[in-house]
Amino acid sequence: MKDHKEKYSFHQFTVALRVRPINASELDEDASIVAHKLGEQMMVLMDPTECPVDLHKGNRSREKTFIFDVVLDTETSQEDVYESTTKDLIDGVISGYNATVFAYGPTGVGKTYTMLGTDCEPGIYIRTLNDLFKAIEETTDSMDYTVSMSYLEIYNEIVRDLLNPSSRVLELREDSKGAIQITGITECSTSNADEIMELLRKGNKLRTQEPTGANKTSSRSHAVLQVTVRKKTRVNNIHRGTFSGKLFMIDLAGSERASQTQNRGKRMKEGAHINRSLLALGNCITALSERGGNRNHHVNFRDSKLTRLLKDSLGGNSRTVMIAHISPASTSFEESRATLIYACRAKNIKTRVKKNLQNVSYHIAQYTSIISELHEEIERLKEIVRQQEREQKIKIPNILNIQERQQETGSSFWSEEMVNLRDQLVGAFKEQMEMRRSLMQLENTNIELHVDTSRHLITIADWEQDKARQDSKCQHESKSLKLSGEIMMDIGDEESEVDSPEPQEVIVAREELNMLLTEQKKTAILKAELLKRLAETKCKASQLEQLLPRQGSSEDQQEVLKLLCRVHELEVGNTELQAKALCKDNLLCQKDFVILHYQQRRALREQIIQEQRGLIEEYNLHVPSDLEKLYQLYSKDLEERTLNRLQQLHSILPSTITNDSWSDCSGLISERSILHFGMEPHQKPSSNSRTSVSSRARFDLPPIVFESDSDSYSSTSSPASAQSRQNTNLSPTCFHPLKTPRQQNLHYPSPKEAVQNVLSPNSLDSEHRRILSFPQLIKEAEDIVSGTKNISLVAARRRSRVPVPESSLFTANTNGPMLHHMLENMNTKDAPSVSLWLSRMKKATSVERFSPEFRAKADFWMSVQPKSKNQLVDKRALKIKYRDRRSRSYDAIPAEFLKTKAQSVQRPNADSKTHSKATPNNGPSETLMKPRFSHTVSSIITICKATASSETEHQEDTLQIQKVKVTPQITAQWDNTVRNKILLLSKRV
Ligand SMILES: Nc1ncnc2c1ncn2[C@@H]1O[C@H](COP(=O)(O)OP(=O)(O)OP(=O)(O)O)[C@@H](O)[C@H]1O
Repeated sequence: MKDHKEKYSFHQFTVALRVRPINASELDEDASIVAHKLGEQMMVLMDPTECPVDLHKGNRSREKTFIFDVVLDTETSQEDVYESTTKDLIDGVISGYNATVFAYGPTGVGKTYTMLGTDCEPGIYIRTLNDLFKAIEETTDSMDYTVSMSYLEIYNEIVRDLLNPSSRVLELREDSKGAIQITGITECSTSNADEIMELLRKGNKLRTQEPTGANKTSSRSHAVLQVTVRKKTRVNNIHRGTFSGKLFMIDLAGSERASQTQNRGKRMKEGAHINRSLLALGNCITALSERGGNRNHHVNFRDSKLTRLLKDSLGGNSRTVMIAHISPASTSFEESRATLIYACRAKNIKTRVKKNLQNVSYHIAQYTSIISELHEEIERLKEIVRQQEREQKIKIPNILNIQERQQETGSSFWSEEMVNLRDQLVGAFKEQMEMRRSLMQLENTNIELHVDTSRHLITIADWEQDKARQDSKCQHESKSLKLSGEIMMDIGDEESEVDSPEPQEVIVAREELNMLLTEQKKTAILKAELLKRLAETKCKASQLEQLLPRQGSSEDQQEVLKLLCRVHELEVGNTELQAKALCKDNLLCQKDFVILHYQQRRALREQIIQEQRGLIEEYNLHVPSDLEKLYQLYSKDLEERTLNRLQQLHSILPSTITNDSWSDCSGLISERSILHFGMEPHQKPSSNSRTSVSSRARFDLPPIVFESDSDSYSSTSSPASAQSRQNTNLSPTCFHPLKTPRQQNLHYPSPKEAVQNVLSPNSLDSEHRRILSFPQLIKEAEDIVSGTKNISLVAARRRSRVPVPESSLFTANTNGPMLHHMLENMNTKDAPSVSLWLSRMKKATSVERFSPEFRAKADFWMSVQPKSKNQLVDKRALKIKYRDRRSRSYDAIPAEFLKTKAQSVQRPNADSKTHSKATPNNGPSETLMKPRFSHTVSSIITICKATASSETEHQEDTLQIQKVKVTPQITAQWDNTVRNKILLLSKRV
């Protein structure tokens, strides 16, 4: 939580108001001034229709006072406007924060004047850029800066590149972190303010501006100038990071009334688009101002390109300044009033800003992959050239002679036919590259859509899980009440059936999911088309390549053309590399998302533990000693910040990841993104909505596993079973960063295996050591791993606390009279319970330790298995116990495991059979769940027996089996007593 606070800081949306001087046309209309500035922050807007002496109307006065962060009136200079609104943002942008300043208001009120200004009175754009470069120059000794800019306009809902008018229509895409990206936009890198000004002037000439009835120089589009500043420290070390801050400066088109502008045809259509997008902006401002601190409150940014583009500026990671503009004229009262109301609402918006830092390790991983692939390619090409040379030497001793001969015959070096062929070839390659780039973008979009989909699916799945848990809890409670005879009239049934309404967050997730799925279908169609075209072009290119050597009139000509092909092949290869890097980028982002999710969950768990601890301390509740020990270990672990160190370790790992690991992972992602969401009809989508994220998380995240149950209670198991455990459970199936799971022939580890892996100090295999490459890191990882193992050991003991005394009972006195006494007193009704209990006993110790007499008795009881109603009692007790165990706070077992556990619990007969027939030494074929099941059964039996005879309720941890004298009478009483006791126990625990 602390990290979270340090990472983000909340920032209030700053709202400034500028009032332009009344203009000639307004004066011509006999307009009066209705907007008056009062003090530094107050603006009074008087209703022009209001008569000062009309008292009745006065009661309904629309005169209103508005307060803003700063109010700039007609006297305020351009310099003052800049200084009071934008200047402060510059330092933040240089330090890696995003910032936005935008001009808002109706048409002709001075938005372009504020942002762009005139040659004599430059506006915010130019002043900001000047100051930005000045600030950069001051720190260039210690820092490396790169400044780039892009300039676009949104005209009639179409995004156009103002720096490259010939480019196609630009698309807005959301990246995996939810930030908006403009695909294909020209980003010009500049080193000084003059260059950037030149670009700006060039862009402004292309901006759509037309005279209207309201403004001679009306902007018909929203213009967005984006300046990105990347800063790197000059010190070279692993912690070196790149800060990138983005500054958006936006001049919006103004809202307009058709009557005021007298627009017709094209102008009217433009006006409609402008109004629609501004309406969407107004809606977003309203929704954002209403949501306050609740970040789950839905805000629809998708209504227009403008709001999508402004998503981060309005409610995300940006310091934002809105400069609202109004005219002071009475003729513009309605527009001014509406603008002031929206501007006032915007004051309630809070953005959450954080520094944009990209760690150097991330870049290293990117570049190493590119460089190593390029090296390979160069080596391959060199080999081809060498081979060609060898062939040439054999065939033609002297190329020069041929050339001379050619010149003698008067044939030109490049015949027309050859030039044609070469052009066709180059064209085919260019086409191929273009298609690959488009495919790459599509793939990127696909991944983004996939990530978004996963995010929404998780939201829905979380809610459904919670709901299911609540429902089953209600059902269990009502069943338990019925069982214990404490049925209260008509209670519960109705309550449990009451459906809780879906929260807004889930409704939004469902809506967005539908949209995303439609988009995925679209991209799938596009991708299929593109792939088909690409295959055709590839085929064409290879045919041309085949043709070339035969067409060539001389060997050197052929060679040159072959090299030309190779150069283009390299370019194609390069594009592929870019695509892979892009996939890698997305994979990391996705991984971050999974980690974030886990961190949130961890924070929640820690909060629960702390609060429960608080309750224990407050009410001085009794805590069993082993639970107390566990808590102490947990606190120690917290103090040592083990998890944080693991996270640090994790953050270093990407820097050492080489390219190989990603080339196939990218395929994995794209393939999955296709498979999971119905892009390939022959592949069925995952039934579990969370599969994609969770399964990836299973091999991406450091594996975490607990110990084998059998280990925790059986120290004398056979070598065969030990071998089996080693084979099945103890061998680490860690994620191999250099290979994909498929290459490694790995199966996705089950949660149990996953947990086991990390807890084993052996889990750091040689590959990990090589990757960690720093000795202290290996040491640290081992320390952490063994430290965590201690917790698991205690946890395992905690789980098997009942069998331990049983086992020691045998060890201490194998042929003790107590055991014989117990066996003597058993009734056939007890057979199932006793046989289970005995099989459990046998597992807890070596059979050889039993006396032959005891073994004979035990075998007899094991063979007696009538299906008595006591089995049902056990079954019920099991279910309750199972639920009871789950409800404990130390239940850190993953959901899938619990599911398996629940399934095994639902098959008590099958399991009990297995146990009754099982060899004393827990055989290697026995599943991992069975010992746990038998353990649960025996624990339940022991507790049942003990509670039936014990007077005190708080002694279940120290129960002595000697106290139990099982008689038919007691057995008969079990049905009622056991149920009641278990209920009491489950409530207390
Ligand atoms: N503060 C000011 N001082 C002097 N002149 C101003 C001021 N504000 C605006 N003007 C003048 O008003 C006219 C309209 O301004 P401008 O084009 O900037 O409006 P706009 O809000 O951008 O309009 P649109 O939304 O139609 O593009 C221009 O001629 C501009 O020079």
